[in-house]
Amino acid sequence: MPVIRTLSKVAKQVLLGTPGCGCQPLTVAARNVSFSPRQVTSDASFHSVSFSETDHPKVLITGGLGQLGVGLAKMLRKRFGKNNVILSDIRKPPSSVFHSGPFIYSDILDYKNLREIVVNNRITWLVHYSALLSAVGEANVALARSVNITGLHNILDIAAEHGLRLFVPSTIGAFGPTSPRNPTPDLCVQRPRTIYGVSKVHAELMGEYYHHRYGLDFRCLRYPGIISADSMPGGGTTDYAVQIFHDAIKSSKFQCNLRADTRLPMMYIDDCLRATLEVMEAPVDTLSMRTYNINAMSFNPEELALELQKQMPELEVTYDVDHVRQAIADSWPMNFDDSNARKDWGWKHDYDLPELVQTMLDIFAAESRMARSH
Ligand SMILES: NC(=O)C1=CN([C@@H]2O[C@H](COP(=O)(O)OP(=O)(O)OC[C@H]3O[C@@H](n4cnc5c(N)ncnc54)[C@H](O)[C@@H]3O)[C@@H](O)[C@H]2O)C=CC1
Ligand SMILES: CC(=O)[C@H](N)C(=O)O
Repeated sequence: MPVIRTLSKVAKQVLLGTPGCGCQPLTVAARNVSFSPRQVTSDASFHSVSFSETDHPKVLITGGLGQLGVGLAKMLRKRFGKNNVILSDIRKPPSSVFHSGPFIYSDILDYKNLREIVVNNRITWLVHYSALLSAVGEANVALARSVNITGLHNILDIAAEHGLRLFVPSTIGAFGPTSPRNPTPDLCVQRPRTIYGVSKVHAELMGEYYHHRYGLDFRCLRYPGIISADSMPGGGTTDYAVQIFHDAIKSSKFQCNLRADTRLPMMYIDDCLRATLEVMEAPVDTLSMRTYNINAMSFNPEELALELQKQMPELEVTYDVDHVRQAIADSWPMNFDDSNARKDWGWKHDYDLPELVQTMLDIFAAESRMARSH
């Protein structure tokens, strides 16, 4: 149901006395009144599960089979217990993932199915990872619009109706050519030129609106490009920084699709996932905002190649620029100002460029030793 139409109905459906969000004390008068953003049955409050009723949060991760979801599930399962974290996606999970903990099919465009999963599993935290990334989004704007915008509306409504704590990642891609690029602060002009960026600005604003309007416990981090060894990126502009490791190990040759001097903010996956857990666990009074930049390092392809060549002098890097990706990268931040995250909830990264490269190479070396021993 379109959100605007729903909201006008909602304005008439004030459910006095039903807490808007079971997770947090409400801080402004408007939030003491709960609105249901969709038309819901009169017993809908029955489904609201207060976080304090459970020992651990019960977490659902959407789009969980992408670059980030499996690692997040592993980390959250260690902390909250295997059965308290459900991975979901529309793709078929590899058997290692299927056997490592609960997995469920969920298409975020299917509102009823999502609601059923949340209710039947008494979900209290929702981590919304489903999305089409920047380069893939430009290749399929209609699908990106549907998944990244319509899908988000479903997620917001379900999270608000069921009193969930909701995490939605945003990205350096939520900024554009008219934003300050070096560094980019939390609050500045945001006029991205990709459907991905537009959908992420929309997500930031809608999440913050639902927070102020309905008391939704919305939390959002703008991730830099994420680098991981055991999961492949899903069609972004920063993918080169993962691909270079695979190609370096396989053939000692790498053809980069961005110019050598294209500087972008980047982060190792362990820092990204830890930041996600930290902001989800942050006491509400430490959050002066609901959307934060986080950062770790900033480099260009030439600098990454030089760091790799310290350990692999035989690595040859050539450049064959993809004009779509280059135009996107040229409109994105070069450096990210994450001082608010550091000040408010103590964000601190562990990995700079040398540690990142060493860690990635160590993981690949361990994998190849294991493969040889089998
Ligand atoms: N990987 C990165 O460098 C960054 C990622 N992010 C954000 O983090 C989140 C996760 O990113 P990745 O794991 O890298 O993305 P990915 O592209 O690797 O995975 C996205 C997943 O969403 C799933 N999906 C697509 N349509 C769906 C639908 N209708 N219903 C349910 N699932 C659907 C896909 O099957 C895929 O497994 C995304 O929202 C992305 O925007 C933000 C900044 C950087
Ligand atoms: C930075 C991102 O959001 C993503 N990796 C992309 O390049 O699209």
